[in-house]
Amino acid sequence: MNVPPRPLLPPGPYLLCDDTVLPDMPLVAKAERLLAGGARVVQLRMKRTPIREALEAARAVVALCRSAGAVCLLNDRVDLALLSDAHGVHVGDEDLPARDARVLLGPGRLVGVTVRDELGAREALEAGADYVGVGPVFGTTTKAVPAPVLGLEGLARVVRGSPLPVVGIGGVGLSNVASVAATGVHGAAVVSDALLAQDIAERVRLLAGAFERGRVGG
Ligand SMILES: Cc1ncc(COP(=O)(O)OP(=O)(O)O)c(N)n1
Ligand SMILES: Cc1nc(C(=O)O)sc1CCOP(=O)(O)O
Ligand SMILES: [Mg+2]
Repeated sequence: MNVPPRPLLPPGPYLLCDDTVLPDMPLVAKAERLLAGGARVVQLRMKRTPIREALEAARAVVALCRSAGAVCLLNDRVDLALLSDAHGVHVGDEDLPARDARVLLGPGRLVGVTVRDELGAREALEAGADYVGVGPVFGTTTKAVPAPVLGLEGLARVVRGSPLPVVGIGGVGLSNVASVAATGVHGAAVVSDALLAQDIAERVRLLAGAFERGRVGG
């Protein structure tokens, strides 16, 4: 039987459609704005949404992303990813282990894993991950992260030692995304800087331009 090829994770800004930041705006409205700005990767992060509403949101956001040609990943929830036909998941220490997420998702979907250093990135590869989320790059108020801030030097060190593409996360925004890109990361994950902008779509466009200018060799 032919297995459909696993989607590739597009490089550049990686936008989170999150229910903890700007909680009064529906997730679908956030996704529409992110996609209107040209987002190519959207992670749906639902920490407060009741499960049935979360499934409905996942189906709607995945459909929007697919129509726009964007990759959609579900934060934490392998079950929702499968039910909504998402492109994959992003899991961390409090979620299913990456190896088990891979078993459930099969070879045709993406698995991203949060790690804190190069050793974590090597373990993620062994577990079947496609990319690693590495942070916190800078201080963030979006989440209390149980790990020290890496800074650009720390991020660059992980990028050099990681066998998997690295997505930097934590405090990334328009003021620093070019310097994050210059470390050689594959992607830069952004939550509050995009969702709290006056014009979310325009912010996504600006983030993409700044990432491109900062890229190594770009
Ligand atoms: C791209 C990316 N990197 C890291 C994280 C953090 O995931 P996790 O550690 O599971 O924490 P929560 O997001 O679940 O609070 C991420 N979501 N995305
Ligand atoms: C969800 C998350 N995980 C992080 C990690 O370092 O693992 S930092 C973070 C929040 C990032 O939000 P913002 O872009 O608003 O700073
Ligand atoms: Mg998680």
